[in-house]
Amino acid sequence: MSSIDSRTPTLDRVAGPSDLKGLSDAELARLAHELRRETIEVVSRTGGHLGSSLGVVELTVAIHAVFDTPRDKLIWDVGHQCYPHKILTGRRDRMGSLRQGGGVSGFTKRSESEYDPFGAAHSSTSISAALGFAMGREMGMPVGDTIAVIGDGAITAGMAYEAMNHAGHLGKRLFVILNDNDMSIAPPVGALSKYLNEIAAKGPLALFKAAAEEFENHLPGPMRDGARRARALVTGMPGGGTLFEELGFSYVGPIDGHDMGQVLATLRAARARATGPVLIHAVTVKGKGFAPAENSADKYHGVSKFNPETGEQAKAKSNAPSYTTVFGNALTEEAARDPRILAITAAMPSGTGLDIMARRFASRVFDVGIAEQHGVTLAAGMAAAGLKPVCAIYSTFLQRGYDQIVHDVALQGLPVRFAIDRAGLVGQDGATHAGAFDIGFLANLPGFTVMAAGDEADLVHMVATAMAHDEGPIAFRYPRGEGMGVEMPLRGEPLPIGKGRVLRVGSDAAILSYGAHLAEALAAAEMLEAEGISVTVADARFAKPLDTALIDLLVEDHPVLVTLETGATGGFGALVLHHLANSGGLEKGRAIRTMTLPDRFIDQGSPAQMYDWAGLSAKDIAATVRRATGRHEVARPGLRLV
Ligand SMILES: Cc1ncc(C[n+]2csc(CCOP(=O)(O)OP(=O)(O)O)c2C)c(N)n1
Ligand SMILES: CC(=O)[C@@H](O)[C@H](O)COP(=O)(O)O
Ligand SMILES: [Mg+2]
Repeated sequence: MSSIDSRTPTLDRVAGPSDLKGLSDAELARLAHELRRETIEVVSRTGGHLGSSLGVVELTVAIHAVFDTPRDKLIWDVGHQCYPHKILTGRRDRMGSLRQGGGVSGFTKRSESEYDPFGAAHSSTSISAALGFAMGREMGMPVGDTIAVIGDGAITAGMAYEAMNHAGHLGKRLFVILNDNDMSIAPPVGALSKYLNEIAAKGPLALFKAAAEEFENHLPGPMRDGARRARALVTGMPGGGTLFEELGFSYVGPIDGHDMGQVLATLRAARARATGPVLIHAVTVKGKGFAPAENSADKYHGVSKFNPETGEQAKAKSNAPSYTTVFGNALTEEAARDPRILAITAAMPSGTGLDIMARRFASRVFDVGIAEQHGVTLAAGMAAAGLKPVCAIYSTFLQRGYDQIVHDVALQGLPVRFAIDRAGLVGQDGATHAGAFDIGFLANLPGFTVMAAGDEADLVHMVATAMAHDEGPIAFRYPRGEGMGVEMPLRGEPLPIGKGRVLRVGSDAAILSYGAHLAEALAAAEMLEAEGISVTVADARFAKPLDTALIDLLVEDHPVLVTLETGATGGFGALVLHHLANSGGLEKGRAIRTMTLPDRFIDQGSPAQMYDWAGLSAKDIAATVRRATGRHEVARPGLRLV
């Protein structure tokens, strides 16, 4: 685009961060304005995490202008706010493919750019990673400064404090920018959030442990006064200072994260003077500069495509309720019947559907912040006290709480209920958010009952099953997105533990499906039927305890058995094989195949695309059955039989 008629003349002059070095402060402010506009335009066409990106536009420009990336390592926590950073770091032309198959990732990603020194998407890792880079620098590696940008939501996680505890102790030069927009995905909760609000309300206050270095003399006017006030305050205050000071950081702030002058001056001063770890507290607005975002309750955290003038988002046509909504409603019904039922979310009330229960039983739903580990052990404590806690956590984030699941729940045989949303491939968030591992990591735990919903009606029954099950921990998984449109039960009925169901009967092969790919199994059976291959389709419902009687029957009655799951190897299929190996079932001369996610991470795309790449679409299932039966490829005009 020519810079004469362009709406983004300053941005057009920037091919990479080095071009920012030649811009005046006024030009940098103009650049931020254009970058914001460009971010809105891009996301209006692709959808994505808009609000967080708009909140860090000035910070992004200032960091790249003041620091020397990529030698200096800039690490975005979660990485969902990195779109302006991607635009400035050589990916502008490809932003139209953001979060699409084969396109630019919605998060920072090492393989994508040297300006993404550390990949992210799960929160609260940035300070640890930045400290690791700082240690690399100390050991002579080609690393300059390290800068972690972490949100007020992400800094609620224990990992952030583990990292600050260590960094404060080591005292190495390291920059942490706390991007405090007083929002997580939902409004933030907890004592820490209140504490940050209190500091922010105090106005400019630069409190530098490195005051001896005359740090404040290098700060912008209001900050300098604040620093002096702060020092005067501290001398009369035993121990004095912010929580961050107590952890060994120099604290600067709060600064206005949208005032380019203030941000630039603060970063320049910090870069010039800091000797140890520094935390810069920037107060920002999520969705800044786009009225529909600023005015909406969720600040446009994650949006579909939208009209850039009005902010109106495209609505996908829906044929059935989402699994999340079905879960939220079913749990609320159960909660109405049993006052001992409590629910826990780790900062995802709407994503998990617990907002539905919270509307009716606010005092029985707990948002613990981004603290999956605490959430799991909290539930264990509640269960030990005789309550019925439900941990509603996405499959991918439950990985954070694994030792807690093993040590605090399974080992102690406590009846915690795990509602595992986003099972399987999730689409545009890509590999970081895939729910790939939960079947394997839960079903190998003694005493756990592990279920997967074949459709949304089954999910209602699984909620009832879990609530009725007091004998030990129990989990049920279900995917992102809408259900199959099946008839819904009026009320959930507890299922017989460890029993599957048969949905259609054939004779040439059996597909034993675990979870919501049941529809694909049925579609594959239809395709095969049309070719004269008659297929039984069964829904295992349980990975643990396995329905061994059903498995034995399927093996007895069919020359071919194919297991199917939307999880990694080492899950349901492995458990079926384990059973058959030990019961002699493998010696019956049957062809047995396991269909799982492949042993590689699958990048973002539509869920259908991703399952296609994973080899788990209906046509892949049909092909697997066909090959196992020895009927090979179906003849089509122009295609040789193979
Ligand atoms: C371990 C983990 N749990 C949950 C999430 C989901 N999640 C993504 S962003 C986010 C909120 C982050 O808030 P904040 O750090 O304040 O950033 P903001 O969106 O406000 O810019 C949450 C809960 C996650 N990415 N990782
Ligand atoms: C960045 C992040 O982790 C969340 O915002 C996530 O993208 C939400 O995913 P869902 O849209 O599936 O709730
Ligand atoms: Mg925030």
